[in-house]
Amino acid sequence: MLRFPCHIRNNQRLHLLRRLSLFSSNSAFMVSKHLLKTSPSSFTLLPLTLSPKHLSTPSKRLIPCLSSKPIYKNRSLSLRSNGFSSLTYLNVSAPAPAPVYSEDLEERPLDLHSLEILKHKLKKLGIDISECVPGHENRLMCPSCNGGDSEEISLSIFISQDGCSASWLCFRAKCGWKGYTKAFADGKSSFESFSRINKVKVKRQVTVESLQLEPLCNQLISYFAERMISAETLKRNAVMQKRTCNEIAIAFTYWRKKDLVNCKYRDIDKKFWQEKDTETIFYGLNDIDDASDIIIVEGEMDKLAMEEAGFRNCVSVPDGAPPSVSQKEVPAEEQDTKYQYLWNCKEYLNKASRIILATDGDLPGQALAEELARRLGRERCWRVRWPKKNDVDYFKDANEVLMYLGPSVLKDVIEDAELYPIRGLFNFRDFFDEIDKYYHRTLGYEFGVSTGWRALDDLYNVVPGELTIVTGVPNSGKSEWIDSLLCNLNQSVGWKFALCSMENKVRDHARKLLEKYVRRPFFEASYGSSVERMSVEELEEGKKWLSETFYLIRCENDSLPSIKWVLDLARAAVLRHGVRGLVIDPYNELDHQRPVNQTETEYVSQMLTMIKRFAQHHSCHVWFVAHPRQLHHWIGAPPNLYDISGSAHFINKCDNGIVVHRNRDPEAGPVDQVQVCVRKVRNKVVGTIGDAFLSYDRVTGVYMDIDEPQKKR
Ligand SMILES: Nc1ncnc2c1ncn2[C@@H]1O[C@H](COP(=O)(O)OP(=O)(O)OP(=O)(O)O)[C@@H](O)[C@H]1O
Repeated sequence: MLRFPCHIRNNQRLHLLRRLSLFSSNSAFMVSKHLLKTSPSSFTLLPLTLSPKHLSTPSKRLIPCLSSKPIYKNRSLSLRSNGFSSLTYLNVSAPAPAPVYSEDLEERPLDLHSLEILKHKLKKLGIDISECVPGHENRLMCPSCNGGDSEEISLSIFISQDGCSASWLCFRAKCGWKGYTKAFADGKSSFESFSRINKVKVKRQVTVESLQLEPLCNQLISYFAERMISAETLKRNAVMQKRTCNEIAIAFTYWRKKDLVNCKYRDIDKKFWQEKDTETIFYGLNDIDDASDIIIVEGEMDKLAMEEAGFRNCVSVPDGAPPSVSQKEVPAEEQDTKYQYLWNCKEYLNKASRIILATDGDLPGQALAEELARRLGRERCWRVRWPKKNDVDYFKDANEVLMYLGPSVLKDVIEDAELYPIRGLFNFRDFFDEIDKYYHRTLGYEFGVSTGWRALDDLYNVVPGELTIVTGVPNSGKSEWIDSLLCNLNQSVGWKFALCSMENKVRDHARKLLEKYVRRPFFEASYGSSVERMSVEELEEGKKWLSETFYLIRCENDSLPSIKWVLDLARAAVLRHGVRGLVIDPYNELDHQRPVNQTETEYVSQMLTMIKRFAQHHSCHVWFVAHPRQLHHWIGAPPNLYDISGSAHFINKCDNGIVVHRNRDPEAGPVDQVQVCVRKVRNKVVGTIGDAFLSYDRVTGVYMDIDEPQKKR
């Protein structure tokens, strides 16, 4: 049925009707679905092809060819005015009728003062007409329904050519908000407040008789039998039929106590429609009265299937599943239009201590389960796992399981329901896959990567995602040792690294790394002893290696980098270049501005948490160099990890703690000997505390096992 804005005068209506009847003969169904609603005050024009069934309900059968294309948010569309959606928009090939609003209105000049007042009035209703064009149909987001799940731009608004009045209508069947106002209306203007407009509509009372429902015929009983639903179950659930012309549709009756509340129809082609203006409630509501365990399914057939498996305490949602989980907060009860059935049935649900969500296994089914769980409370929800159909697919819903595997398997599925996951609350079971891979060592690096020095193999191995704090007195060789370690790791497992080494000039750092790689001094200088300096060819090869292996994080001005800045760039290096390790050297060269009320201890704790999160999230090992505080009475022994300046959190929070120390007293032992003190290893699988001794080759900066002869690359 077609409905016109009530402000259109009768002669205009007739004018419009003439044009529409012309138009409808060509394209009776090419109008938006909102135009199918009935209204006692409206003129009606029934397409001859409509059956009585179409009159009783906003049938989905009509909708596909009528529904408008989604229009995306924040677009105000000005469409040619023809009283309903523009022809261009609907892609109709029939000739466009002339504008339906009468000429005298169209010819009145725009009154800017009236338009301003109108704009102000409409703004109060949430309608912003600043971009609308008078004399045309405009589309806006409906402030009443916000375009529903699809966020369709569904409010059609027409502002008269003179800017003195506006009428609007939301095309969405579930909203249908309409109104009319004038800039200078008297006290009885049709201008209504938003809250009044949003008020709950009076629901239609229906009975079996008024809907002309009949007992199921044998043909339909056989249809259900094929789906393993017995006549007894059909009878108990008052499944009926309705005749419309030559068709018979299944009628699923929705009851609350003894009252018929709604009726949903399904034809043989699996098309659904339901009685309009009725209350939406769960299907099978009476069956969960006083039940402490409730099963919720996604369709009436599944509810009936559950009964065949022995579960009467089951209800079906009335409206199917949403395409995806909404990103928005759960709306307030009265605004939660799509899930009104939950609120309408809340006294039944409140009593339940366990709610099993047995929605379909597809994505909309899962989205429905999530939307239900969000509203019902995840803590009392359970979910089912539908059995496998073959190696790839799963059975979709209760009725499929009943048909193909039988009632006892369906019963098992429900009995094996598992707790609905709550974000942040886990069971080891959730990790069994990963635990198995860990056991079979298929995750990779379960024992860490060897440092390349035998002396350290039992003490320290490098695990992706861990944080190693490296300390030692100044000049002990911390940076040199880390660089040497990176070279070893690159050579053994091909890892790449991000370097944030604030104390090194780029060219110096390149020199040190190249010397380790080429194993020759960069210069011909005294430190090079008699070893020949690297050739130009070796330099070139080394440069290629440098550029393929390292990414530099450096502040291009003189400012100190903050830890967040460093980690953001490191993240980019992980994502863009696949780096597996990050060196931050040293802590005291970072910008440590902190809020006045934060202690250094709190600051260090927070900073280390950020670094660890980065490491874990990106499976990237982080070496973080921190200096010990000033040791006033230092007698040459390796410092302690608790001596690190700033906070005890360095040792508390790290996964591994290493002190690099070297002997500087020739009388106490060889001066090229370096002591790598492993002071903390959190993961016993990859190491333990203890000391390893390496020798340092001053010419190339390479560290070696003591008994190892000078290696050639
Ligand atoms: N075992 C060693 N024997 C002789 N010289 C060494 C030894 N280890 C490191 N060096 C030298 O000490 C200097 C400083 O090394 P490195 O920069 O690695 O020390 P560091 O502990 O990081 O120093 P800082 O704390 O000042 O940053 C380098 O010139 C390096 O060649």
